Amino acid sequence: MRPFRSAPICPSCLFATAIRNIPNFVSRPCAAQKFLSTRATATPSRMVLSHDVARSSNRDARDHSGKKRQWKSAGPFGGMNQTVAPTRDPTRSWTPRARDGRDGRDGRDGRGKRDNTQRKDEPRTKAMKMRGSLATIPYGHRSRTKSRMTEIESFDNFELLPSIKDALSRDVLKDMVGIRPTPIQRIAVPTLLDQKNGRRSSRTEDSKGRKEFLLAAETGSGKTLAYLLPVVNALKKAEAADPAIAAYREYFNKQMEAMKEPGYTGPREFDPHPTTGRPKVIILVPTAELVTQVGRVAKALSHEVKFKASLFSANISAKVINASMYSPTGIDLIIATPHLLSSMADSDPNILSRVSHLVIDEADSLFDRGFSPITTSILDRALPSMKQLVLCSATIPKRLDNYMRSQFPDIVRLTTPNLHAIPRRVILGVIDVNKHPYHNNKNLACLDAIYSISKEPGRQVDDGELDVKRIMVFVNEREQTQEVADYLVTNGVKAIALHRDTPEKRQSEMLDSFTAGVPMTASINDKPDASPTSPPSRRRILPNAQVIVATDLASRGIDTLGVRHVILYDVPHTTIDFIHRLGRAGRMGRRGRGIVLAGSQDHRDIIAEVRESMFRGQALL
Ligand SMILES: Nc1ncnc2c1ncn2[C@@H]1O[C@H](COP(=O)(O)OP(=O)(O)OP(=O)(O)O)[C@@H](O)[C@H]1O
Repeated sequence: MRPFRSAPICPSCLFATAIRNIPNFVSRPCAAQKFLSTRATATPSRMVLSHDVARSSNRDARDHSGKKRQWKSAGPFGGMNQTVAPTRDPTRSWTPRARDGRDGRDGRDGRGKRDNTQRKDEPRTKAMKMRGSLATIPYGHRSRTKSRMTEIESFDNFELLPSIKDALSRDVLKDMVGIRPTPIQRIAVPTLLDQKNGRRSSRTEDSKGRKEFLLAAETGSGKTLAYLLPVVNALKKAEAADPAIAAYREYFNKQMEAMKEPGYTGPREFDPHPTTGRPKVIILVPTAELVTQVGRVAKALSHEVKFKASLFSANISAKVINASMYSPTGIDLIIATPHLLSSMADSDPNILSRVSHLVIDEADSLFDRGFSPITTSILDRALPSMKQLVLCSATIPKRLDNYMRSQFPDIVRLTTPNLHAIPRRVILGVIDVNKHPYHNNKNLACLDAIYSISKEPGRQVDDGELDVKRIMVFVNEREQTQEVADYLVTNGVKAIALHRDTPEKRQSEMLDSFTAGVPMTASINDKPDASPTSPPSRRRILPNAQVIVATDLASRGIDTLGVRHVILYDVPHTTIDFIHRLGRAGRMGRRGRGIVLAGSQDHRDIIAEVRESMFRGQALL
């Protein structure tokens, strides 16, 4: 209210102030009030997490027990046509939406007493709220989700084709014993397959029979398989039922037989397959690294399940892309970056004419301002033939949530209990860069952190060998990546900057070692490779550490199973970045450690609150 005192007050404000104590009086803010109130509150970042991801916008939606949901109607006639008085149940301490925006708690118990646990929560979220970067998720929904998840114990409970189940254990999750579906897989796979124990909503299909789904779950929780398995299942089922493909198979077999005849003089080439240049499944991801990563999983499935998957990104030559798109043997599934696919669709609109399944992975990035026009243009062109649209992300910003509510009001929201929380087995430490011996030298603090990580006891290895620690360092600006990497290399650390200009070979070599879940060893005599731009190393050599310096976008979604340590060189701008950066460690229930370098300019209150939320295992706001 402070701005009102110092600013000029218009007559309407005075009027409102004088009579605001009259019960039920509602005044509309005048222009001056509106202006001052927008000035007084911090402008929220455009990357603000949604606090209501699990809530569907479908007005006919039903809750998990099948009852039609009650919707509160605002407006002058909102109270009409109600059969139950809209009074609060005094025995309930939880309300569907929080008045204070916190976890659905109204702050008082059934007898009207203030809840002490909530009072303890208050300071926890203050700085995060001031920044407007994180919000809460209804915890009531999470517990219901949990109970539904316990029904599914193994991949055998999914109504997947036997070949897909075989491929899972033989190729995709090989070398893993006793694998069980993860929470998001337990929720999403049956629902996308339209299984009986999947989540159903009364109005999930539109008039064209299209279904829309949102898969939202914490980082490293197996979202890729959660959408890939049902999509490939649908692809194979549709293929089996497609008369054009059956006719082609018959023609192909006949032609093969004819060509084996000794006196055959006819054509030696085959007619193109019905799917040539017209794939049925498209998976969009924001970066070339993710194309490779998701492509690896799809290819592993394709050997056993028999479908043709192709990868399109800037790292792959146009010749190879054209050859696989127009291969006479056809194409089933494409994993691509939006820019590349869009430019291909511009030159050949038929590419998007047969798409039945479109998956938009890292949906918050792909619907953010940079990508949004391209992503939506692909979406619009694929809509006529589309049967399933799947949006997938570990973080749902309010902007994406609002977009979904307006464009896909019937989207089925599949969320896990730990959405927007940092994996529980990740701990966060802080280094005060202001203090001795760093004196605000972040490079020195970062180097020191890497040295102390390298000294931590590692796995048992042979004589003459060292257990290698793979460390990710995150900076806020792209330009800093090379600068920090050069400093580390100069000081004897094997480091590489991950950005657009990094030589592709070096980048993929380093990424491969970070994404491998198996332990890495190095010889005691190993020396770090100097990057071409960096001066030669002149100090101690650190053979048992490998470092990638990256920004958030470069590392999004990368499955860095081998990483246990993440250094946040800069305090992330938003809690969304906190989630993605710390999410590179502690994947699939592994242990992980984050270290924040807190300088004089950084918001320590945010760091403290993130640590507190992590300690409590709660979602960030
Ligand atoms: N049921 C399972 N059991 C064990 N490991 C699994 C299972 N499902 C997937 N994985 C493995 O877990 C790792 C993480 O999976 P994935 O990359 O799909 O996570 P994600 O949820 O997409 O993460 P992010 O949000 O960071 O992109 C992968 O290496 C994958 O092979």
